[in-house]
Amino acid sequence: MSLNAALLKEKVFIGGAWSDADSGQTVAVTNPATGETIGTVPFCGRPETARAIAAAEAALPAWKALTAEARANHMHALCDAIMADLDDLAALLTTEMGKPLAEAKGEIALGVKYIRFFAEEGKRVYGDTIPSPWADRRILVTKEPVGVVGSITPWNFPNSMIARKLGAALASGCTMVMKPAEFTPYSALVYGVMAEKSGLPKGVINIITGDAPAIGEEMCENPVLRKLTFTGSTRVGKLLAGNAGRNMKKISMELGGNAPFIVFDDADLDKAVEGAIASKFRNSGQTCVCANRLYVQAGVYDAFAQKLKDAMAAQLKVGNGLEAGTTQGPLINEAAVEKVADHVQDALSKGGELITGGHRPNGPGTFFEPTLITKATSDMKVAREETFGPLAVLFKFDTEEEAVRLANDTEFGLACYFYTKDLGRTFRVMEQLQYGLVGVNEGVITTEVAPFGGVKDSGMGNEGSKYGLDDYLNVKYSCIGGLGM
Ligand SMILES: NC(=O)C1=CN([C@@H]2O[C@H](COP(=O)(O)OP(=O)(O)OC[C@H]3O[C@@H](n4cnc5c(N)ncnc54)[C@H](OP(=O)(O)O)[C@@H]3O)[C@@H](O)[C@H]2O)C=CC1
Ligand SMILES: O=C(O)CCCC(=O)O
Repeated sequence: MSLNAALLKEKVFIGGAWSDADSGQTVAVTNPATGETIGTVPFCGRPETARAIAAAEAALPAWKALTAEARANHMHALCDAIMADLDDLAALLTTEMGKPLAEAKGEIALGVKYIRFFAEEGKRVYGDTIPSPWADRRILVTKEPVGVVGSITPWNFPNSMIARKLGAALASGCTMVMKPAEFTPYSALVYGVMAEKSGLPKGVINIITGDAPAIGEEMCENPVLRKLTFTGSTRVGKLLAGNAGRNMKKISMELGGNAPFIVFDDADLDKAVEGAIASKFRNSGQTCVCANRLYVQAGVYDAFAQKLKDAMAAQLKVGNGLEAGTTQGPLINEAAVEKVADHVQDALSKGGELITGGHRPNGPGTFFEPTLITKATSDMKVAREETFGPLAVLFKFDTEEEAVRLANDTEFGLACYFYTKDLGRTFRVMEQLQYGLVGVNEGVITTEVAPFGGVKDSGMGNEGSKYGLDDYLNVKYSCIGGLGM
């Protein structure tokens, strides 16, 4: 499948113009399914980032002065432009990231839903009047855009991770500088193409690629930038939060997870297997909400393992994401394959039993077989670290209390899942799990209308939903006196 050349932008987008890095340096982008180079993008640093921030600052007054409805109209036009090129955009996303074409289309459509949701939600940024303790004064609370926003996003959802930040920022009246991941820059740069096509004012969106630490430093230290929103690893999130915090920026951090997936004896096993397949294996296990530790109660352990094995054999097909029927594309790079292989070897060396998979297939591309291991124990690496790959490990437990304790025994707190038909247990367990997102009898719960965010080392802040606007708004209190009363 050939790519639409008009969408493959090999330049950065600053103030509505396309440019190279000052140094002329570039970095190559690779197709993980074939190992072939797709193209290059500029390797920019602090000066280009500073110019992008200045462009966003220049665009800010006019953008925030628009009515919410006028901003919404621009945002819907941006979405219309994206949807008009959906097939080509999905092919580009699959080519640089690897996920199956159907998932790529689904991701882009979800990104559009985020932007459209926020476009409308921006019309509902209500203020407040507070009963005044002074007879001659009135108290008004209004909300204002924080200003120029910087976003740093990962490769696993190269479109929708941007969309849910961009939607909230634009709807709030902020302008933005975005830095996508090195592995998937093209799905971000197309936002520049779509901004041009849809007539978005210049400078409202700016996109920069290159030296991540340098770009991050400029975003954290440039006084014009007032908010940093990041999705990615906890290690980098902590680094950026520290630097941004020292410079008193608002921050949102959506970081790693280590999601437990609990199956109780009274669960609908077929539904639990369906949820496990979706939660564990979509995007080849590379979502921050993917099930990482599957805890299965002793009474249904063997039956669940057998059903999951059968479902994996029947439903999962490894291949190039552009080929029809593929459900499991390549992992993002060699390091990702090595991490899964390491978790598999570690589990097997500590008594795990390999039920299916476990290997890297021969041939080009960074693929790994969907893998199932039983007899997992808490001393295995997979119990503590997010595998971020297609490895399902089954731990056995006996009591509800034990399941909750094991599930909470991690520094992470993003997503968790459990399956039960017991209403009392539903509420007991839901309330005890220390996570930001809970799936009860459901393995996929992401939607633009609900808040998305973690606790503990999984970060802070919420994206999506009405709560997603809060991080992009400052609350202003005005006390109005001199009323002659
Ligand atoms: N919450 C989530 O959705 C995600 C979680 N992860 C977790 O993180 C692990 C590692 O993935 P990885 O992609 O390396 O995640 P990173 O946190 O390294 O990358 C995420 C983004 O941060 C950028 N970045 C990296 N270092 C810095 C820095 N010093 N300053 C500013 N920006 C920086 C990256 O840029 P560049 O690509 O140019 O290096 C990328 O845009 C995964 O295996 C997974 O466990 C990863 C991705 C998403
Ligand atoms: O990993 C994320 O942050 C996005 C998850 C999207 C999904 O649930 O598919």
